[in-house]
This record gives sequence, structure tokens and C-alpha cells, in this order.
Amino acid sequence: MDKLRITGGRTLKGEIDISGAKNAALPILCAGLLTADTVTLTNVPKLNDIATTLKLLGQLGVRTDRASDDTVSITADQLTALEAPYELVKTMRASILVLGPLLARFGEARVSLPGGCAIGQRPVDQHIQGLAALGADIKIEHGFVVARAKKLKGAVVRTDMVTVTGTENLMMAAVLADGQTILENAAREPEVVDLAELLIKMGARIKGHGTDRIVIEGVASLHGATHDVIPDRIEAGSFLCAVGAAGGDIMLRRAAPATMGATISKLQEAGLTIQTGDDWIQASMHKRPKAVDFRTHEYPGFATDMQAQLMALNTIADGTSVIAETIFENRFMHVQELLRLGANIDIDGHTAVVRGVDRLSGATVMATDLRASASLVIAGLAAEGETLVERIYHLDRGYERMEHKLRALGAQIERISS
Ligand SMILES: CC(=O)N[C@H]1[C@@H](OP(=O)(O)OP(=O)(O)OC[C@H]2O[C@@H](n3ccc(=O)[nH]c3=O)[C@H](O)[C@@H]2O)O[C@H](CO)[C@@H](O)[C@@H]1O
Ligand SMILES: C=C(OP(=O)(O)O)C(=O)O
Repeated sequence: MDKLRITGGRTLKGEIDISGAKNAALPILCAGLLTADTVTLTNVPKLNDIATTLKLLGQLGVRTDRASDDTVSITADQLTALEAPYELVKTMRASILVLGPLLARFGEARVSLPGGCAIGQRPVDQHIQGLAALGADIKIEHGFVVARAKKLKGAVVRTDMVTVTGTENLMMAAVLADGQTILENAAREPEVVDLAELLIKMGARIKGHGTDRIVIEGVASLHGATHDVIPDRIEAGSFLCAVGAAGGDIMLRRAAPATMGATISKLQEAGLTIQTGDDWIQASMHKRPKAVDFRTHEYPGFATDMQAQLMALNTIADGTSVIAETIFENRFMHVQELLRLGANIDIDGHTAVVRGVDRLSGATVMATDLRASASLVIAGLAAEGETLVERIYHLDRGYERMEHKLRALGAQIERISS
């Protein structure tokens, strides 16, 4: 298994490009199942999760073509299967996103239940209840969600909590349903908006995306489209935390600062100087960070996917911070590894109290999930001496060539392949 070796203590300087958003690209690839025409996507990041999704689509009989580094075309004109098997679903929870499109267009689907993972149980009951409300006959059988519906029918669906992939699955199902669907308590994340924009280009009739009430008028069929995936706000935020922890001056190009309000304002509170344009972010840090309290929240609040990275910055900050994780019940797995680097953190249920230390010292640590991995890399950049981050396959799920980008910024970091 590959590892990262980081020698900490170097400031960061330079420019890098931000990749397309993983969490936008995944549902958007699945939306290709909704039409027999070709859907062409640009700014698709090169990530293991994208490779897994393309493999899954391939198993369903979808023709996929990576025309260039960041362009992918998908054509779902001759499906050979309507089933997402456990082997693929277990590695990536977002596989559940084939359920809505398959059911809407082909009238049936069988998708393995995604298992629990490091950050929480992550049930899919809201996806199931929502599809049932749209008229699907849906049950769990032998570890699979098995769904059938001759034709879905529009309905008012109010999810019990805000769910990002739940909203995406239901939106993709509703675009081909008979009549009107209203999704209440819908997720407002930019990635949901990006999916809606693609669906509209494909002929869907959607209004209200970006609010908590999405109204969809079903249409008989959708057609092909071309779409540029939005920039990854979590990747960009992770690099901002990196410069906050290591110090320096960086420029992030092809970014979307308009989607990053909560992250940028917390980092400014921590002492970073940040300037933004339409598609760039310039950040400088030349002092010790200041501890910042925060709580995770649905968009436009502070993203749970940024919690671990900002915690890493807080570990070396001046002062004590209180961090509340409100979205996932078990998303502090990085804490025990940050402790190995010399951090001072106490956890009490959903709250972590971080007392900033003067310095971290390099050690061998283990990545436990995607953003936990990023937090360990950030801490390693700031730590004295050498940090070895093990099990970085988690990182490879969601960051495109992170070590290359950090090296371009002057960090001393290398991949050790084994
Ligand atoms: C591929 C993708 O886009 N992943 C993102 C998506 O995950 P994902 O869409 O899986 O996360 P959700 O928004 O659904 O989860 C929010 C909360 O609702 C709960 N829940 C959700 C659905 C359901 O049927 N039942 C239920 O109880 C979850 O366990 C969690 O506690 O949003 C999360 C929250 O912003 C991010 O951390 C993930 O990076
Ligand atoms: C939790 C994440 O992803 P996923 O939902 O794909 O597990 C993430 O991107 O931080």
C-alpha cells in the first residue's frame, strides 16, 4: 500500500490548478444513465472514485470514453445490466446514485446497500422512502435495494434530514416521472446545483435548485448535453488550510470562491490574508494561526468535508478551539492520529476541544478516511521532521495528485509505492 513521506517545516509558494469537484462529477456521471444520447463532461477529476464510477457504468453496459485528461463521454444506449454489485458499491458509497436514474428510465434497479464506513453509519433510508413516495415498489433483499416502477409519479417528498446524495437521487428519478415532484428540505450544496444545471441542459424542467425546495416537472425523455464540472471547493479549502499551517503565499487557479464562503471566512478569522476573483484565490500566511471555533453544517454552513483539515490547522494555533461535528456521528477518526503528531485534543461526543501546541513533531500515522488523510498531510507539512502517512488509498479516492500539487508549491513530499 502506498504511503506519503512528508518532511515538514517548508513554507508553500506558487500556483496550482484546482480540479473538478468529485462530489459534483459522481452524480453527474450517473445522470448519463438518463438518456440514450451521449453526455460529454469536461473538468472531470482523475480520481479513484471516478474510475470506480466509470467501471460501474461500464458493468451496466454504458460506453465510456476518456477523450482527454479531463473529458469523459458516456453513452447509455444499450444497457446490459441493471445491477450495481457489492464489490464496487462497497468501495464507494456514491454508487447508490445509479438507483434513481436506472429506476426512472428502465423501471427497475438492483443496487447493493453501501456499508457503514469510518465516518458514520450513513443509511440510505431517505433515498428509499423518497423513491417509494414516487411510486416505486422498493425493498431490501439479500443486501440489495431492489426497486421497480413501471412509471414513477411525481409527489411531494420531504426528507427527514438534509441529504445531499438523497436529493440528487430523487431529483434524477423525478425528471422522468409523470407530473410534478416537489423536494422539500432539499440539499442546497453547489454540487446539487451543478447536477441540476446538467439535467436542465439535457431537457429536464427543474426550478428552485440551490434552495431547500426543488420543483421538477417530469418530461418524457432527456437528450445529450455537454457540461463543465464545477471546481472542487473541498480540494481548494484543503490547500488553503495547508498554507495556513505551513505558512507562505499561494495562488489557486480554476477555483470557485463563490462556493467557499464559510471556509474562507473561518480561515480569515484564523489569520490568513485571502483575496479572490471569479475563479482564483490568493492566500498568504506569515504568522501563527489563531484558534477558531466552528460547527459543521449543511451548505451554506461550514462543510463537514472541511472539518478535519481545519482541525489540523487549529492543532498548532494560538489558543483553544471548540469544534462541533453535527453531520456525521463518527467523524473524528483523525484525532487519534493527530495526537500521535503531538496535538492536544479532547473529544466529548460530537465536540472536540483543541488546545493549540507550539509545534507538532513528525511520526507515522494512518489515514482512516478521505478528509482525515488530508488533515494528516496538512499537519505533516507543519510538523518538525518526517511524517509518514499510511493507507493513502483513501486520499486517492478524492484528491487528484495531491503530492504533485504540494510539491509544485514547494513542499517536501513524496509517494512511496509498495
Ligand atoms: C458523494 C457525496 O456527495 N458525498 C457527500 C455527501 O454524502 P451523503 O450524501 O452520503 O451525505 P448526506 O447528506 O446524505 O448525509 C447527511 C446525514 O444524513 C444521514 N442520512 C442520509 C441519507 C439517508 O437516507 N439517511 C440518513 O440518515 C447521514 O447518515 C448523515 O448523518 O454529503 C456529505 C455531507 O455534506 C458529504 O460529507 C459527502 O462528501
Ligand atoms: C465523505 C466524503 O465522500 P463520500 O461521500 O464519497 O464518502 C468526502 O468527500 O469527504
